[in-house]
Amino acid sequence: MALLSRSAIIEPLLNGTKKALLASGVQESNIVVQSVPGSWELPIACSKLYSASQVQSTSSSTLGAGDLLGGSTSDLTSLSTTNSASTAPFDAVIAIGVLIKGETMHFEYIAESVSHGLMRVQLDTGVPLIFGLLTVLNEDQALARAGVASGSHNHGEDWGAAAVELGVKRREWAAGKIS
Ligand SMILES: Nc1c(NC[C@H](O)[C@H](O)[C@H](O)CO)[nH]c(=O)[nH]c1=O
Ligand SMILES: CC(=O)[C@@H](O)COP(=O)(O)O
Repeated sequence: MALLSRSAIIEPLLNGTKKALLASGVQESNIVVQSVPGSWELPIACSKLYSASQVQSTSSSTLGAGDLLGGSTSDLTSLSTTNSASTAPFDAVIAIGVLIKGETMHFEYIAESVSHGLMRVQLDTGVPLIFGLLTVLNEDQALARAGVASGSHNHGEDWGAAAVELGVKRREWAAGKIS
């Protein structure tokens, strides 16, 4: 079991993800971060959290400044500049975790189940669910993907960008727009 310094990996990944979201014009107030005990809990957390955003949306009488993408469709330069948080359902969900192989089959079972679980949540809800789950053989591999190792790339930045791209595309597709 390798539960050592998961926060040393998750925190940089989360920061990289947020950096990309903000760089795309997403308002900070529309980025919701929730934590779970481990990667095993990611599918149910993503599922229930997305449901919560839908409940919040239908039970709210006032629409916020916009959703995750600030009310934009494809033009991210026209984002609202107000700081109030949206009550609209989430445009995208990003599941971030790291599984580090230990001595037993634990890693294989969790990696396989969580991957399938996240895909199921994505297709069942119809909301883009970005796969930010590192499945690595050792901590060094994780650090090299979290942008912590010298000269390495932070994969969180890719996940943030993917969330915005799919969030925008999903809206367009929902409106029958195929560009
Ligand atoms: N070994 C790793 C875990 N294990 C914990 C499980 O995800 C789960 O929280 C527990 O079994 C209770 O249901 N989680 C990780 O995220 N990464 C690991 O490497
Ligand atoms: C179920 C467990 O937490 C444990 O058996 C996992 O062990 P390992 O990570 O060494 O495979």
